Amino acid sequence: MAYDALVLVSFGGPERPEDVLPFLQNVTRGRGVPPERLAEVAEHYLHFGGVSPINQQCRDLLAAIRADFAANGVDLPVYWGNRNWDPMLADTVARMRDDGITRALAFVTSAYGGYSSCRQYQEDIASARAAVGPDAPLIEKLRQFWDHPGFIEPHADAVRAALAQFDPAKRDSTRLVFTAHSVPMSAAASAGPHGGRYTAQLEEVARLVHAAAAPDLAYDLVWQSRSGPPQVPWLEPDVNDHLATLPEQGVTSVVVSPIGFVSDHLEVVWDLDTEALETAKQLGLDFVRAGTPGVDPRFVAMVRELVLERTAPDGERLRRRLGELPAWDTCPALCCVPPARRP
Ligand SMILES: CC1=C(CCC(=O)O)c2cc3nc(cc4[nH]c(cc5[nH]c(cc1n2)c(C)c5CCC(=O)O)c(CCC(=O)O)c4C)C(CCC(=O)O)=C3C
Ligand SMILES: [Fe+2]
Repeated sequence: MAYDALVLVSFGGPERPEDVLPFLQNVTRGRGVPPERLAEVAEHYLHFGGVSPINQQCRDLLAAIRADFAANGVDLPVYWGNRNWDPMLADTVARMRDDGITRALAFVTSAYGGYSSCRQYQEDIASARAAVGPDAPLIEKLRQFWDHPGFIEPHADAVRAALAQFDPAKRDSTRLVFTAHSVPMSAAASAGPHGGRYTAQLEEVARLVHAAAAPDLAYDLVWQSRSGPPQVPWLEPDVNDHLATLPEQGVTSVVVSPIGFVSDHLEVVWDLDTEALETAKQLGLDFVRAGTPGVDPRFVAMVRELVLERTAPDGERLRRRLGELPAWDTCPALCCVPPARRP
């Protein structure tokens, strides 16, 4: 194999109350997020003792990938580095260099295209390598995996399991609500080489999960966790505003499925399990939040499959895709460039 390591690249999160503000400053540096919004989000983290669940979820995924690699004869060490908090990616890349790694693949914990989901992680990799210097290993990102069965199937099973919690008599008045992180409309417009790729991929995943899990139900795709200054337009409707429109349509019960995410991190356990649940209660809607892939064995195996489709002699044959949107290994140069930075 032409590669000598895999590195898991993720968002990062604080694990002590005193790290919450410095973490939020890392996330929002230069991005015009108002101080009121930061204070509000700090409260969400402090509600959980200042501990974001995301780092432990990465440790669990790391352990599962290592076990899966060992069981399937993939002889690659697996590293982990974050965009915003320890272990920071630049420190990890320095350690990889010290260990003699020269050419690694990167698995990023986001399935989609778009600036925050894809390009920014590639910029993180480039700046970590630049910080380490000329002997930093080469690092190539694995493809976006929104359409891989190892991502779609765990989401679909989670929706089925959530639906099973409702009274079957209410099936006809149950709505499936898929959510993903909102982004500025300008970022949505410039996602992918021709624009619109983040929303198009989410529409495709919503369609695939709906078809696999509950084709008899109506479904919607809405947005959550809006940030940024109020005058900047972001994707809408927000999940809470959307829930408020459902009772008048005769809906009694909702399954909320966060297809935008791979694990139950803070945007899920606060924005959905706390805020959206409260909204649903006030509206008198039955509410169950469907799970995320986490360390589902199919999701863990997907990481190995993404490595093998890229590296095996017959790799092309190994590509498993359920969608119809185009996929590629290496993004074109002007993919997901923020409008302000387009040449
Ligand atoms: C598309 C997208 C994903 C999905 C792709 C992926 O998974 O990467 C994602 C994931 C996440 N976002 C997260 C946390 C935060 N995101 C923020 C702010 C922002 N997110 C944005 C977009 C996204 N974010 C954007 C455009 C901003 C505005 C600032 C900027 O332009 O960058 C802020 C600042 C405060 C605020 O919310 O205003 C926080 C704290 C966590 C960690 C949760 C935990 O700790 O468990 C995760 C996984
Ligand atoms: Fe975010």
